[in-house]
Parts: sequence; structure tokens; C-alpha cells
Amino acid sequence: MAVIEVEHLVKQFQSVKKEKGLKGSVKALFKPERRTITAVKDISFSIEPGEIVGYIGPNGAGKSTTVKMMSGILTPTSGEVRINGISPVKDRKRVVQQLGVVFGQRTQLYWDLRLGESFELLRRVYDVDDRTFRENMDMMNEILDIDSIIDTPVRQLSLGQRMRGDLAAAMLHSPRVLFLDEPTIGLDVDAKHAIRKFIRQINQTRGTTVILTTHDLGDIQELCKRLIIINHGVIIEDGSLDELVERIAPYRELIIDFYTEQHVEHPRAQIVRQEGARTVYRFLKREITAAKLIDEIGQQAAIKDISLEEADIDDIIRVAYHGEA
Ligand SMILES: Nc1ncnc2c1ncn2[C@@H]1O[C@H](COP(=O)(O)OP(=O)(O)OP(=O)(O)O)[C@@H](O)[C@H]1O
Repeated sequence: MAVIEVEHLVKQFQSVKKEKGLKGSVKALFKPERRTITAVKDISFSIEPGEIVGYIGPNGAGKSTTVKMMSGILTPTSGEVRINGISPVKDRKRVVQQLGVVFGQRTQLYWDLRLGESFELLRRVYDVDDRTFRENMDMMNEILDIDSIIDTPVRQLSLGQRMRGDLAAAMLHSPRVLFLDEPTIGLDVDAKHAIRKFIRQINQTRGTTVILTTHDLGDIQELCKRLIIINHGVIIEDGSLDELVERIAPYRELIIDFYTEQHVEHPRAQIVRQEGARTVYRFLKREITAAKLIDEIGQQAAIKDISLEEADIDDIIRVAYHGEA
């Protein structure tokens, strides 16, 4: 059974349109002109236990709004969400027990307490028994080195330390599903590495299902086997990064430097440029491997040096978002 099911989900916000100046404010107060913003238009997907899914899209696409509806923070205008078969609208309490939620830009820790005290308090909020709490703390300590910051007041934690604390807090009640909204935002390379390792590890050892919202290409490449891409409140792609690359950029370029000027043709590669002893070939990844191509060209003329160029993931994601060439 799918762990998350989303069916024809829609969220509209009403806002009051206001003209400039005092006159506009007065008018908005007495004769408000309402405007409807459709943040999520009609979204359906289903996620199996143990998946790590990147829920991505440009700013304002509707990602956070979807995550908030999935975690029961917002009520959908129409459509349905089920987490392990339970609707967050009808039974928020039971859904919350199955969910861990981390927003990179906010914290659920208590500013005025030490990190360890924050965990103690959250343990009571989630009603976690002693043994589960200890087991989870041990595991989080191993992966996120929580012991080294456990006595630090939350307000004094660096951003990376705070994120480690937030992730540990989200796992205290052993949730089966984790929603992470930009968990690596603003972090340095070491902290990002630690967070990604954590996500992989809890996914592998506990089978935790992870939905990840991110603008970080490293997160996408290293973690997400499946990408759901949304824009303007609708899904525009649902598949693996490899499939996306294959469809948008099926070519690779092979740059070969011969010892002397050569003109070597190959039936499966097109010559893009020739400058002195250098020839640039373009070939389809699914038709031939680079190794085979190099080998076969090398049989016709001695090769001095090679390099390979792939399409930029950044460009591929941009094309997927907007369909730009
Ligand atoms: N409470 C609200 N009232 C009115 N409009 C809202 C509200 N929350 C979100 N929106 C609008 O809904 C749209 C989707 O916003 P959402 O925060 O879901 O996007 P996002 O994909 O998470 O973007 P980002 O990557 O910038 O965080 C935006 O146009 C936003 O301005």
C-alpha cells in the first residue's frame, strides 16, 4: 500500500486586492475586492514506503503549500491526502504521530532551552516512551554527533548545528514519513554532507519515506531517485533524474586531442568542430559508450588526450521547469 496518496489536491488562497495609498486602504476596508490565488491546482501522486522523492519546482510553484496540506497544517480547498490511509484533515493527531517535519527556515526547537532540554520537552509532546527515546537518541547521536552540542542553548547553535538538532528532533517519535523543506539551505559543504548522509541512513536502516523540497542540485543528484516537478501548481514531470537527462539532454560530447591534425569519422558520432589536432564529437548516450567510441577512434589515429562533457544538471532542471532550450 502506498504510504502517501494525494488525489486531485487543490489549494486556493483569498487575498484582498488593495489600491495604492490611504484611499486604497480605506476602500479595501469597506469595499474589499477579493482575489483568488490558486497555489495548488490539481495534484495527484502516490508514494511507496521507503522512497526518497524530490518535490521540486521554481519559487512560488506550490511546493510548501502541498507539504503543508500533507502534514495537516493547511486544509485543502478540495481533493484528498492520505498518510498510511489516514487523512490529516480528519485525524490530524494520528497523522502527526507518523510524520516528522523539518522546515529549513524555521525550527521546532525551543530557543531558550539547551538542545537536550528541547528534546526532553518534545518527547513529552509526542509522548515517546523511554526506550524508544533512548534508542532514537543513540542513533541520532551516531549519525549527527548530537552529544557534542547537547548542552548548548538552542539560540547559540550555528545554522548547521541547529539543523542537526532539528532533524534529530523530527525523528524522536520514530516517524515513518519525513517531510524536509529545504533542509540544506544556507549550509556549508560539510554540514550538507552530514545532512545528506543522515537522510540516506535513516532511509536505509529504518525504511523511512522521505519527501524533500529543495533548490539544491546536490541534494537532488545525491538523494532523489524520483523527482516530482511542479510549476504553477501542477505536476509537469514525475520520474527519475536519469530519465529526465535522457529526454532533455541525450547527447554527450567527446573532445579528442590527436598528436597531429586528423580527420577521423565514426558512424555513431557526429563531428561538431575540428580545430588543429582537436576534434569534438557528439554522440547519443544510449547508442554507444564513451569507452567504445574512444577505443574505435583510437584504432584509426593515436590519441594524446581526451575529455568528456555532459549537459549541465542545472540547465536540464531549468529546461524541465520552463521548457527553455
Ligand atoms: N497564505 C497565503 N496567502 C496567499 N497566497 C499564498 C499563501 N501561501 C502561499 N501563497 C501563494 O501560493 C503560491 C505558492 O506558494 P508556495 O509557498 O507553495 O511555493 P513554493 O513552491 O514553496 O515556493 P518557494 O520555492 O519560493 O518556497 C505563491 O504564489 C504564494 O505567493
